[in-house]
This record gives sequence, structure tokens and C-alpha cells, in this order.
Amino acid sequence: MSAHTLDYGKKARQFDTTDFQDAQVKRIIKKLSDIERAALSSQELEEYNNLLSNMETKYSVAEVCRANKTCHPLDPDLQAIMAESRDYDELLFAWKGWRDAAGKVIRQDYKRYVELANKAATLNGHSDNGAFWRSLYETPTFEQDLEALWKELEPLYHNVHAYVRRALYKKYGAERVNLKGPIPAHLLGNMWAQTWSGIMDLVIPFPGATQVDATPAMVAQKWDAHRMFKESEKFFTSLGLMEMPPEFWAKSMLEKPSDRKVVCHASAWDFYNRKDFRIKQCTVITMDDLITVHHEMGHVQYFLQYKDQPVSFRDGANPGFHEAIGDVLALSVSTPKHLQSIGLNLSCDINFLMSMALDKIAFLPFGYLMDQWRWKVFDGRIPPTEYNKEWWNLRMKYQGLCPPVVRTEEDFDPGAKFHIPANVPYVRYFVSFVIQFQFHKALCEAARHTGPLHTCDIYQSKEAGKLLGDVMKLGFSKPWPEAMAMITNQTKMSALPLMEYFQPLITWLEKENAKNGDVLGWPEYDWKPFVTSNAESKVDFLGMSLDSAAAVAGQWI
Ligand SMILES: CC(=O)N[C@@H](CC(=O)O)C(=O)NC[C@H](CC1(C(=O)N[C@@H](Cc2ccc(O)cc2)C(=O)O)CCCC1)C(=O)O
Ligand SMILES: [Zn+2]
Repeated sequence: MSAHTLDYGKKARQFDTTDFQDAQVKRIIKKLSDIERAALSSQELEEYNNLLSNMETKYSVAEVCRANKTCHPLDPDLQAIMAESRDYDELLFAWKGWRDAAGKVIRQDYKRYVELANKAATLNGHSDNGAFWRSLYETPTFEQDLEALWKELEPLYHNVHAYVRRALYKKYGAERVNLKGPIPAHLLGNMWAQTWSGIMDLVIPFPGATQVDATPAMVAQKWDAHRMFKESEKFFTSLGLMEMPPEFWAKSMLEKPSDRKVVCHASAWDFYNRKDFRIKQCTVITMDDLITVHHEMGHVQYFLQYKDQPVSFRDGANPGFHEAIGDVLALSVSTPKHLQSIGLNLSCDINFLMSMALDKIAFLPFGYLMDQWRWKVFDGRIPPTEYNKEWWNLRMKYQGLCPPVVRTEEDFDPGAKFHIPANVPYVRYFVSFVIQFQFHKALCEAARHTGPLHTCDIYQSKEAGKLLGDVMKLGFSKPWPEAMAMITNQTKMSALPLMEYFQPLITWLEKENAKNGDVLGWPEYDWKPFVTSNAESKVDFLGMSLDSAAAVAGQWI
């Protein structure tokens, strides 16, 4: 919140929106009147800002060290271990080490942050900070709508969960994976088990088919970060959308610098001067990061499209819209047909849909539970004494995961996920993962696509681009149901397009899971994986140089 906007905010608070007739003026007054943290006293505001910067700094400098003193940051080291290692104890080393280094250390800061965030929210007329966050959707039935969407999508998730659990059972054995229980949270190919494409090689339905991941082809063809961003820009302009301004290329940071520490978590920035827009990303040459490039470029395209709106309207129709734009284009880019057209060949249908499901379906329960936990923390249903217990209750209830080692209230596992210390709301991603398929279906119809939805590539469709561009130009100037209707001809969030997209895979999974006699869900919810007592020291041993390790091993054997 800039000082300039704050002045307007304070002025706006003097008015009551009923003082004005014009709907747009009312909307601007209402948006400006919530001055968020600026409502705190200067002393409490300083404390709040210090808490936020302390938590973000602790997160960004955290690293995990081995017995032989080599230390690993999250990006790219620990992320690579979580995606590539197939060693149960090495994965545990990274998983537990990260939670000790990044989560545990911010527990006290977080407790105080909650108190001040709630105080700011109440000073702005909300019952608590969670109520303020939900108010951005301007939807009285928001929580019920989300629960209804989850109930429709839960069966898809249970089918993917059961199939993946069987693959992990084959890999890690019955001591570590119970076919009727929750899955240990460190085996899913990602530090938070939020997307599972890291373990595609363990679950691929038809291993014989060609490549499922375009990464090797990108590396073989010597793609670099700039090429990845240029490819993305080409997709946007092929739809008749806007190219990046020179300032973007001059001022963005597209690769991790070698000379200084930066917050590597990718982000897109609007400087609200109609000229300066940037992305900061520690890009690596992988298919995963090509998707992230499109995600960030989607934010910048939205900034560009609404740059002529008044400042109060330079925002997404709702936060989920802003998250969906880039992913909608990535749904087209990811298709085997499109990747072949840019020289990166890809595989058959079920393999392709499986790789998409490992990102899109696996993510849904995580995207939903993150703010369920925070809403309950903000409204007091989860007291500080139960932060971690309730976190794992939600991780079990929605994701069917369990911690690989005992967790206590000495730990603070939610703090090990960027958005928690960074004070960034998360349900926007759950909304995005639902509505991006609604947008995809509508844009594919505009592009006159025929055939299954998952094979649609809207590349070069000016009609599709116009639909999307006209909605982005609105920014936050109209309530999001109106924006939704402009694209999809109806005003609600719906799970149906997502379910239509994945239908061929779900049919295949239901047959496969039935053939394996697999249980859907995790009825043996209190099962625990076997923990080797010396897991930590054994894994440290993994980090030592071989000769000293041999000496240590000699003592054990
Ligand atoms: C100034 C500012 O903050 N700008 C905002 C944008 C804005 O509000 O204008 C911004 O840049 N936010 C950063 C954030 C980064 C990412 C993220 O955090 N993703 C989630 C969830 C997810 C997971 C898989 C997926 O495919 C898509 C999303 C996670 O990684 O958990 C990491 C890479 C992808 C998106 C983002 O771009 O949303
Ligand atoms: Zn985003």
C-alpha cells in the first residue's frame, strides 16, 4: 500500500458508499477504504512489518546441512532431492531437515503475526483476518461453494491417490507404504506433496510409450531461460494478446544470480506506472519450469491488459482469476501436439493425462487445506497449542498423507511452506485450478476445437485471445461473476470442465484400481510407517565421503 494510496484510503474512509450513486465510484471507495495493516498504530505496524520480514528472511536463508558440513538450500538442492531421490532415508533427511530449518524457527513470530493481522482486520471492520481474505471474493456463499466443489472432485483424487499409493508400495515395500493407509508425506516427489509430477517415472501407466517429460529434449536442444520466456511470449501474441515491453526484458531477473542471495520463489511484479512490469524467477531448464514461466507471464499479461484502469481496479476479477491466466495457456502448451510443434516430442494420451493429473488433481486437496488451516487459526478454532496437530489432521483428512516421523508442537510444519511466512493467501490456487478448466473449455469452443478437451491447443486462435483479453482488461472493475459469464456464459465456479478433461484417465484408473483390488481412501488412518531408529545418522552417513562412511559402516555391520 503506497503512501499515496493510503492518503486516498484515509480520505475514502470518511465517506459512506451510500453517498454516491455511480456503481464504479462506490466500488472504488469500498476498495480504497480497506487500508489493511495501515490501520494499526505506528508502533504495532512496525512490529508487524518486522515480523513479516523476519519470517521471510528466515525462510529464504534456511538450509539443511549434512554431517560432512555440506549445506543445501531449498532452491534448487532440496527441491531436486525431493523430486529425484528414490532413497527413503535421503528423502527423510531433506524433508525433516527443511522443517527443522525453516518451519520450527518461525513458530513464535507466527503466533504474534496472527494477533496483529487479526487486529488490523478488525480495525477495518472484519471479524478476523481470514474473513478479510475471503471478502476479496465478494461471495457470501464462498465457503459452501468451495466445499461443494471439493465434494465433486474428491472421488477423482481418491482414484489418483490409490493408484499412486500402489506404485509407492511396489517401490518402498509394505513396511513403508500401507495399501489401506495414508501415504508418508515425503514420498510424493515434492517438499510439500502439493504436486506429484516428480514421481511420474514410478507411476507411468505405459512405460514403453515415448517421453512423458519434455525436459530431456529442452536440455538436448540447449534451451535457456530467455528462450523459455520468448516461447511463452510467442504463445500470448499468437492469441492477439500483448507482447512484453522492453522494460520487462531489461529489468526482469530470469535466472538465479551467482553473486548475491535472492528470494528464489518465482514472482511477477506490477509497478503500477503503466510501464514497468517484471518477473523474478530462478529458472531451471525443465518442463516444470516452462509451465511456471507461463504462469508468471500470465500475471504480467493481466497487468498489461488492465494497466489503463484506475489503480483500485488494477487487480484480478478475483485472486483466482489472476492465478488462472497463465495456467490456461499452459494447458495448451503442455499438449503432445503443441510440444511436438516446438520440437519437444511427447507421449500417448493416458501417460499425458497421468502427468497432468499428478499436478492438477493431486494439488486440489492441498490448495483447499492451506487456508482452511489459516482461516481456523485466524478465527481462533485452532489455538497456538494445536497448530501442528491440526495441520496434520487436515493433511490426513484431505490429502491422505501422514508424517514419516513423529511430529510434536515443538514443530511448526505449516511454516515450512513459503506462503505461510510470506503472508500470501492460498485458496486462490484452488479456485484457479477449478476455473482454469472452465476457461480452457470456453476458449477451446471459441477456437472451434473438436475432439476430447485434453487434446485442445488454442495456439494462434484470435477468437480465444479476444475472449480472454476482454476479461483481463476489466481488471477488478466488475464483480467476478460478470467476468466469468463473459467467458463461460454462466456466473458460477464449476468442477465439470475439469472432470470432462480428465474423464478418459478416471475411467482407466477406476478399472486399474478395481483390477488391483485397491481401497479408495485410507481407512487405516492411524497406521504409521516404520522408522529406522538411526534414520538421521544413517542418512548423515550417506552424506559423508566414502572412506569415512566405510569406516562407520564397519562399526555397524
Ligand atoms: C508481487 C507478487 O507477489 N505477485 C504475485 C502474483 C500476483 O498476485 O500478481 C506472485 O508473483 N506470486 C508468486 C507465486 C509463485 C508461484 C506459487 O507460489 N505457486 C503456488 C501454487 C501453485 C502450484 C503449482 C502451479 O502450477 C501453480 C501455482 C505454490 O508454489 O505453492 C511459484 C511458481 C508458480 C506460482 C505466483 O505466481 O502465484
Ligand atoms: Zn501466480
